[in-house]
Amino acid sequence: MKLYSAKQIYKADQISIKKEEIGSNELMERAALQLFNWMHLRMQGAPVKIHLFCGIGNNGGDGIALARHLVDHGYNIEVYVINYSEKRSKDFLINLDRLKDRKVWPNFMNCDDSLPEIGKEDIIVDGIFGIGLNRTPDDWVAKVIQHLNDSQAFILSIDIPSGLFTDEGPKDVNSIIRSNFVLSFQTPKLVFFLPETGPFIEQWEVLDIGLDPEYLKETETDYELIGKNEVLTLYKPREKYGHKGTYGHSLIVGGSYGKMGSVCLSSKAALQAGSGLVTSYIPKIGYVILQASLPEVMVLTDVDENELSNINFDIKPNVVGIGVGMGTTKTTTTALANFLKVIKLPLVIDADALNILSENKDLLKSIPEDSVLTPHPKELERLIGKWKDDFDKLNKVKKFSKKYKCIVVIKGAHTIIVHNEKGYVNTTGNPGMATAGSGDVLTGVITGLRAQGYAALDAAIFGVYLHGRAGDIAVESTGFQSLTASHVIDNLANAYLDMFKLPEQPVVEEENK
Ligand SMILES: NC(=O)C1=CN([C@@H]2O[C@H](COP(=O)(O)OP(=O)(O)OC[C@H]3O[C@@H](n4cnc5c(N)ncnc54)[C@H](OP(=O)(O)O)[C@@H]3O)[C@@H](O)[C@H]2O)[C@@H](O)CC1
Ligand SMILES: [K+]
Repeated sequence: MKLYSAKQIYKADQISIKKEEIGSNELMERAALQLFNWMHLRMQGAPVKIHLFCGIGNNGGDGIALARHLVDHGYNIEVYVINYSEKRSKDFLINLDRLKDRKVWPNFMNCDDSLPEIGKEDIIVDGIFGIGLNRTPDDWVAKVIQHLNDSQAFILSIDIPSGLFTDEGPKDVNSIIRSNFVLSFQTPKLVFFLPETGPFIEQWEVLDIGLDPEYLKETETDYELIGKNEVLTLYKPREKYGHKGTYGHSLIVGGSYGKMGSVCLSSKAALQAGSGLVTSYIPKIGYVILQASLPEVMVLTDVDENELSNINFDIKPNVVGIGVGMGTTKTTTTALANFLKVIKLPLVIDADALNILSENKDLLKSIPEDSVLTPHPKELERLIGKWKDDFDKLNKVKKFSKKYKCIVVIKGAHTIIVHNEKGYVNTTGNPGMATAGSGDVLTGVITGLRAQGYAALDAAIFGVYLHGRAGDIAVESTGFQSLTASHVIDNLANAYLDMFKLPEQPVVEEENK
């Protein structure tokens, strides 16, 4: 699913109005009706108090139009207009008049007005600012927003939580609504998924207001949301006459004294992801551990007992996953540097290999083209330096990806895969996966997919999705706290199977004949 920018949404809005030969207020009416239907379906006329807080632009106009539908259906409403500017939009005014026709008089709130009382059991509709926010709200508006946040009432935001910018980072977190539910028009917004702004949104849903499908289809976006539909197009079915050689050979390089488990996890994950063959390359100390734990995996050992000192092999893998558990000693740093000088194969680079690269930035230029790097936030910071906000981070990673011709997987609650100018936002995974070895499993999955012939970007996108989905299936039986990396591996099979499951259909009772 594409994530459109505010500029693109406004353009879609203009094109739709022109093509359909409708007025902008008709589009607002569509939006308001969608909002109303959503609420009405769930509330079924319940007498609970609904406070609608509206700005003076089109987001406020949506709120005012929604208020009219609510009052027409007998809901118990109170409307407030936050007068933060003199420039009321045309459609806001049209809808204000329509509301007044019903004898509903909003409370116009200015900077000195006292704040209304809101009960815990009430509902707040947040229509103060939409995607038109272009500067930090004034202090008194921030105070109103804080008052709503503090009320403990359920907050339903129209389009986007008020105070959140659509395409840039927040400047003042005190002026942002904490939404329980956002009804977002036509597209979710990128900020719903970023670490700094995501916490302002508990749940979201898209309302289709019928913006021009042709424009939406043709328009390229900087970000895409990755769900089942997107990965199904990447999936490579197995051929009947394929053999284990058809599905590639993964080499997992890593490990050091006391950290062999990470290599076991990565190697097993590569197998479970479908790699035809898997070999682990480890210091001698891990030989028995690997052989005893993973009978399907072949093992090659370094000349050194406890650490990698010379990464040298005479097999022909298709891809190398490198870095897990390997430490950052001087000997291993030299081994990695020498390896990068000669290796031409695509790499999946993780953990200590990333830390070594961060400490020795001149090695970055030796990374083979189309390699996949999988840093967690701290590793990323070591690689690209500190960032001002999430948007600054994304721009820095885009530059990095272009410069070193690689794919960067920014791990997080919503992992984002960056390739050149574009980002792919994952939707699977859960907080239980913030656990030891989870990253090692991801490295193995991406390596295993790469071995099977998935292009680097596809392997990264599909791998991140599968890994998260496996975690989501696992957590249903383990709970967040007890989820381990091994559970994720054990559920990779279920994650594959789940891709082809149809969504559950509601049970329809047969009518009595
Ligand atoms: N496009 C679509 O598909 C459809 C969109 N619809 C709805 O329209 C919404 C966008 O509406 P919008 O453009 O009128 O902007 P909105 O967010 O209401 O802000 C109002 C104005 O406030 C101003 N302003 C900004 N920051 C400020 C600040 N800190 N403090 C004070 N003032 C500030 C700024 O004007 P300025 O003062 O800069 O001239 C801005 O224009 C969208 O979210 C959706 O709900 C639907 O109706 C149907 C179809
Ligand atoms: K809003």
